[in-house]
Amino acid sequence: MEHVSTSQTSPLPFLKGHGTENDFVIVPDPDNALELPASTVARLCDRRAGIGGDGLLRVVRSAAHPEAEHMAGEAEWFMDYRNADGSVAEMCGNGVRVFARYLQHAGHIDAGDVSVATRGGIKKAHLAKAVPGSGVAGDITVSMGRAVLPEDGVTVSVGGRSWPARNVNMGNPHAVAFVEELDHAGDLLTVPPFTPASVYPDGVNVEFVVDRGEHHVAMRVHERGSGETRSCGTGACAVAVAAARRDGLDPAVTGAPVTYTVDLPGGRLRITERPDGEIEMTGPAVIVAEGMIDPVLLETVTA
Ligand SMILES: N[C@@H](CCC[C@H](N)C(=O)O)C(=O)O
Repeated sequence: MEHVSTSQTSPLPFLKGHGTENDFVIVPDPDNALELPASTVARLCDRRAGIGGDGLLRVVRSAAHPEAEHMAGEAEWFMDYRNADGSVAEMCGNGVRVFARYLQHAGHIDAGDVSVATRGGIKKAHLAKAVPGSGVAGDITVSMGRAVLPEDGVTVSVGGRSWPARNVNMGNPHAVAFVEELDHAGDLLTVPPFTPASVYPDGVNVEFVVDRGEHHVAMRVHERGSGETRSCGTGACAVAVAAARRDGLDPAVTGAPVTYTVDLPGGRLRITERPDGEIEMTGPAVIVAEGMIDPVLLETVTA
């Protein structure tokens, strides 16, 4: 027998936003009052039966969330990020830009600097001012932290083809494969590429990359918990670092920052790695809609 329960009896406000078309359902929940089990998140992110999104950003005051209260002194707001299947991930780079844009949209902050608490630690974002009269919001730059590059050799396989890949951790796991053509990974990445479970016991985001010019690459991504998406911020950072190392560039050695332009199906990101290892990601973020969620969508169904 099915049991239906919900603590939410009235319509719940939400917004929809995207960063280079990596799109998110945004749920303001400043007091951490909502229960959002994985099945509910998956229903909200469903593109046919729900609102639709690659993931969900719950906006919670850090002080009100047990995973973030230790960051409350530095970052007022906690980004509770979930993938489209409801799973929790450590970090979402495009999510931080969209989260910062939401804070500005809601009047919590102005253009300038803001710190956002995430499961991957505090991320600092800078919201550039819009060019007067342009009607276009300024880009947002996020300090993404350092990449970790374990030395283990990884192979990525999809549709009968295999490629060697670089293992890069940006707070969350990535496998970066350089390919000859982006469509060699298939028309649509409908199933996760095969990767070694011994290296990625919790799953992995897989990037396929081609060169477009000097310090300029293009990529596709299959995201853990979301499928093929039109952009992935942490993925673009992983790709830029893997491309730099492949090109013999390491800012920690040369003492000079290096910037890669990364084209994704949903837009363009600029990724700079500094000599201290810090990686900065710059790109757009927009809020496109606001509305109310029917409480029926928030019901938890248990057998
Ligand atoms: N799209 C995100 C990454 C989201 C998390 C990822 N799917 C994971 O499970 O690690 C980004 O912009 O970084």
